[in-house]
Amino acid sequence: MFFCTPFSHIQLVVSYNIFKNSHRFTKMNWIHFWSLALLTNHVRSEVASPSKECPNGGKCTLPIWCPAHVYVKENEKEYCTINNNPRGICCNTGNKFMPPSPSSSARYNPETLLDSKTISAISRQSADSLEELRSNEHRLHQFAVLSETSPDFGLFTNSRTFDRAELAKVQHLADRGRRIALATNAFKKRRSLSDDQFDRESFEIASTSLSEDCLPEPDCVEELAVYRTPDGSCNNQQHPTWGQALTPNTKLLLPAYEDRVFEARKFSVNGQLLPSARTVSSRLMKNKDVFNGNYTLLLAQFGQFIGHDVSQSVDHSFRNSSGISCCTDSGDHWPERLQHFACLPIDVPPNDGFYGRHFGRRCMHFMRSVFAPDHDCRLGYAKQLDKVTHFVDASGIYGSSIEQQSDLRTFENGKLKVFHDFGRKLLPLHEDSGPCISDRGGSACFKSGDTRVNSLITLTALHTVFHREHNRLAQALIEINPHWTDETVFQEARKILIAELQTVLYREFLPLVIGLEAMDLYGLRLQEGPVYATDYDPEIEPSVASEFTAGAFRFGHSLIETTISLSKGGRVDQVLAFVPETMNYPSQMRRIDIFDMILVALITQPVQQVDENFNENLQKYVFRFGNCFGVDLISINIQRGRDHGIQPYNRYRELLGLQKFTSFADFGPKYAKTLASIYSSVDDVDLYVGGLLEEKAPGAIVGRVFQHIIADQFARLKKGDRYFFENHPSINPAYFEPAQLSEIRKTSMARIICDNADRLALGMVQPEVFRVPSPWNQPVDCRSNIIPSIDLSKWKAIPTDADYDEYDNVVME
Ligand code: HEM
Ligand SMILES: [Ca+2]
Repeated sequence: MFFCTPFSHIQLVVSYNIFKNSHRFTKMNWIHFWSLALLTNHVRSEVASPSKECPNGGKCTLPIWCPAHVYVKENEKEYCTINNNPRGICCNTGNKFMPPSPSSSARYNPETLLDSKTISAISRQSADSLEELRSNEHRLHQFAVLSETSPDFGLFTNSRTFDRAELAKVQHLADRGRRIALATNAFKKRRSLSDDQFDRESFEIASTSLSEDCLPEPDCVEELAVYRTPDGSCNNQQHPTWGQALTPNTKLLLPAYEDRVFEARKFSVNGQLLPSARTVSSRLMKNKDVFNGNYTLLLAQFGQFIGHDVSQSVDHSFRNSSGISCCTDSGDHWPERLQHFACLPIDVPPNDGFYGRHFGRRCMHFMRSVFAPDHDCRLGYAKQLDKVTHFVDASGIYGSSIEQQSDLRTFENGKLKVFHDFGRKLLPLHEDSGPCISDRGGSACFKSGDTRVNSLITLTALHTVFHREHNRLAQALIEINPHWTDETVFQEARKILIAELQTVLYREFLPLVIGLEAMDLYGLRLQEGPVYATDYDPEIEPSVASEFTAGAFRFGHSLIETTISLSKGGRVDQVLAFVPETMNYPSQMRRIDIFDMILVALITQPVQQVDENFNENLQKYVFRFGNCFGVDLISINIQRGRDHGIQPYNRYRELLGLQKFTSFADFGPKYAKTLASIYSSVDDVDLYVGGLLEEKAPGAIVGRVFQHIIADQFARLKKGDRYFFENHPSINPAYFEPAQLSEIRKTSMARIICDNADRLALGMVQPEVFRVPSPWNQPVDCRSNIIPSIDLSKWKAIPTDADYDEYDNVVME
């Protein structure tokens, strides 16, 4: 027990937790734009003919796939119908989100102005600027190192790279991204480009010396492309870096960077400073637990697992991997000259009810995400690096590089390494305790495909489920095909596991989050039986958007209940305050019955509503571990949005073809007054904030704006993934046979949990595990066949080339 004096009520909170614990266009450029426009072709064919839909030409697309329309005057927009939904827009505008210029003579075309003199000048300037930043960083290394016992270090751990070689790779790419951003800035200044000119134009650098900083092209070897590559490269044959690990997040709208190039959003549309992210969080968000009685905590846990599969932003760090502190130890701002260039600390007002008044803090640590060079070799605004493969490919289990994958494999019988803990198979242990807090005996620190595996014990449990599922599949496959090599077993088991994950995501999880209407509007439903899908489109850019990962998909933080009741034989055995007491401290996984008990809690405890109410722990104690206070995750989310240059909420209403809000009252009477006292304009409200306050869309647990951003993302991740499990053999080299497809479609999260639990404290599950048990969803015995299993005998022997011809005869819908 520790004391957080002199603040007695805090002490109460702390001891309460312990008590509980002790019981137990470019840039989403025109290619992207047209690709998305093309994507809707098949949707369109189901509705009226194109000419009827868009009399003046153009394609009828969902508004989010036609970002340029936000620049078209309202009375000039043409709306059309998609899938019987009057939400479509006739799209005939293109480059860089912008409508075509009224006359070509008015066009400013600086591309031709990129002469060698300009190039060498901006190249030198950016190299010098980076050098200066580096030497400044070097100086800070003397004193601005994050203390390893601070909550801020816990936050840093979430994005940290532990492997030295990998760190060098990340830093190398981050440097390239930064140099291009600096060169862009230098160019914009040198040419005195207005913001509009900058936004409209495209500055090719492929044939210049600056191209050294462009994204390296992967080496795609067709023979090796039978299965997905570990890093997601070569998925798209024309654009082999699309979706690859260590490539940038895309943007749905031109970013709201203060300088249009890379500076975080800082000012209101009225020119004043935006309210501090902490002010927004503390004044608007409430510590209240409002439950959604229909869905289980697994919805949140699976959501986080998927979020991690597709995205991991990386905070800047020192070269040697230690963390950079953006506030002094006592919680003040550094004087400007001592602040790291990538620090974006959050102001804590003196009257802040928690951090301010009780702990005297005025500064909340926040480090910006590193940039990555873009796919197209051009000058342009900065995009943030995504460290993992963008595709939904179980990278959380297998890693996002060949090195990581090899490190996780046994190379025997296709299995992944495990840690045998007195007869129970857990995730393998990490070589050192780096990613974990390990100041107690019996501690454990696990290794998986994702470095965040230890961050939350329920997440560790879900990783363990899928990890065991891989080995279960591998075991079954080798029994059916004893002659298969380790490599074949590994790849086939991985392929099945990814298919299962995609099935659970698109069939069970997404409909509950975004509702069936959006599933249909975006063509997200899976096929049934032995039928192949037909919607792969190589022009679709799958990359994860900043708006998704630093905004909409963090809706999950509002779902979280931070205490879980562990029951045995129907009785509560222990109450686990899993946030923040088990963050980066997963040692309890070693308790014999805890894995099952966590799974039971996940499939029985309800989630909370997505709204302005957050569990208190998430706003005060994240990564606290032994400290009196932790991180406010909500402030961090808001600041992350500004860091990534995400536009304010209202711009996304516009993008989606919804009415823009004209006053705070449009958010509803409940929020209008508070919002007006925080923001100076309705056009300033951050995407994350507006999205949470929104009225829920019919059948969805999120509002319209989040619903569309999430639907768009999963549509692009499905239709832009050549290896998506249900793609036809003519598209997908790792296709399934029709009979295998039918089996895959029997997948359920319930069966996956049943098959991989220890079956010590879990013997029954309800068929729909994302919904709470009910008379219509009654728990059944895992041993019964009520919850179907996949018949792996359909995997006997690999199909040969001769079999291939047969697929042409398979009926395609
Ligand atoms: C108690 C549970 C959770 C905790 C403590 C937690 C904590 C965090 C933290 C510390 C970050 C990094 C924040 C930053 O530096 O910007 C983060 C990012 C994120 N979280 Fe959560 N999270 C939780 C649950 C969830 C859930 C349920 C979801 C979704 C359903 C989710 C989705 C995300 C996403 C998409 C990101 C961004 C990842 C990236 O691109 O780097 N999280 N979370
Ligand atoms: Ca992935």
